[in-house]
Amino acid sequence: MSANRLPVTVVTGFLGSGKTTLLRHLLREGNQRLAVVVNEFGTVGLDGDLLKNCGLCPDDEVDERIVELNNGCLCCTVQEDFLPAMEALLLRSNQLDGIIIETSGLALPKPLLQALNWPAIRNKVFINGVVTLVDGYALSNGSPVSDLKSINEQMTNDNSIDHITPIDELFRDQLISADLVLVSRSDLLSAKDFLFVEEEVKKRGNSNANVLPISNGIIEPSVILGLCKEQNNIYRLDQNNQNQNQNQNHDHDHDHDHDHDHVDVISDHLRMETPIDQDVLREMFLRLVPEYQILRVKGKCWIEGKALPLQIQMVGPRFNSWFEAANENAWQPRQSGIDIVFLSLREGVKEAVVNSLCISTRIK
Ligand SMILES: Nc1nc2c(ncn2[C@@H]2O[C@H](COP(=O)(O)OP(=O)(O)OP(=O)(O)O)[C@@H](O)[C@H]2O)c(=O)[nH]1
Repeated sequence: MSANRLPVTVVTGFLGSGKTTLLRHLLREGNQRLAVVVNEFGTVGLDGDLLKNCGLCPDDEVDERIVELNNGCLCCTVQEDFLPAMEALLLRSNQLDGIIIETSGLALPKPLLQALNWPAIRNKVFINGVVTLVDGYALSNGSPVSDLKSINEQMTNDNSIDHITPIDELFRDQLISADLVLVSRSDLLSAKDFLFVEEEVKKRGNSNANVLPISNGIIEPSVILGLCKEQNNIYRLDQNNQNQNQNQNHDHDHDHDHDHDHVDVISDHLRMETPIDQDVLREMFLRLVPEYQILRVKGKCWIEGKALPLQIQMVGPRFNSWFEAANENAWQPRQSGIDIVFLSLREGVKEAVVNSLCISTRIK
């Protein structure tokens, strides 16, 4: 699939919510050439060092691929720091599969997302999704953060932050902007606690975003990074699922209460010749996301009368699409059709898509 735009994944969440732990896992297990932009302040250099030491890439590439922005809050220094750093990374975009931005929990997600729409970079990237880490243990005890005192101190003592936003409001913004919410420290939660946290997250944020438990940053990387490579990526995922199931069975022998800290992800693909209406397509996916807990969709649609296929990238409720040429050897329908891969938590996505497309064709 020749998606030339580079996927940019924003990882946000408060101090200690598990962002760096997740990133280390993605860098090690993601099997992608990733660059990371880390926003550090307070703990200068700490996260960057942790990432640099995780064996991600050859030593001579580390400094180019892990970019630390230490001059303050990312959303307050978009023009001076963030955009030049992104432009520099994009100069070598043909050597990368994606960029991850780890924001400080005090940064507001929206200005950052708007910055990705800046003319100098907007045609070179797309927002692959906003992933918000929530400290499940803290939230189950009634607070979005475990160490409220030190966060408040950081906020009032750091002159580089232009905005003073109460923690609850920042938390709400992080959740509203999220396409996927990961509840960290799920290893420390009972099933009942997790349900409480999930409900709380849905109540405060975007109720269509999926909420997944995560322990020590471990998650199938495609759920976060997308199905980046060609479609045979899904077979790797199937294999992982099998391993995961085996581990799960093994875990069950030991501990019946902790099966909520990992999830089974279903992957499948659909290739079909069918008339496609762009608006119907978008509506259909947005409807199916909460129904089938769809985590990701990636693929192409050929629409009658359009010279180029429509590239589709979805993470939870975020629907990205643009017209762009496909690989020469990519499958192509005679007239119009769809070719997608997807990840979900519930079975039946394929049948639901086929039904919806057939119904919309009949109605027309
Ligand atoms: N038990 C448990 N500990 C976790 C989990 N995720 C992260 N931790 C621990 O929590 C601490 C903070 O995790 P980080 O990944 O550094 O959190 P962060 O969001 O990057 O924090 P800052 O960089 O300070 O903003 C570390 O000691 C992690 O080992 C988890 O799922 N379970």
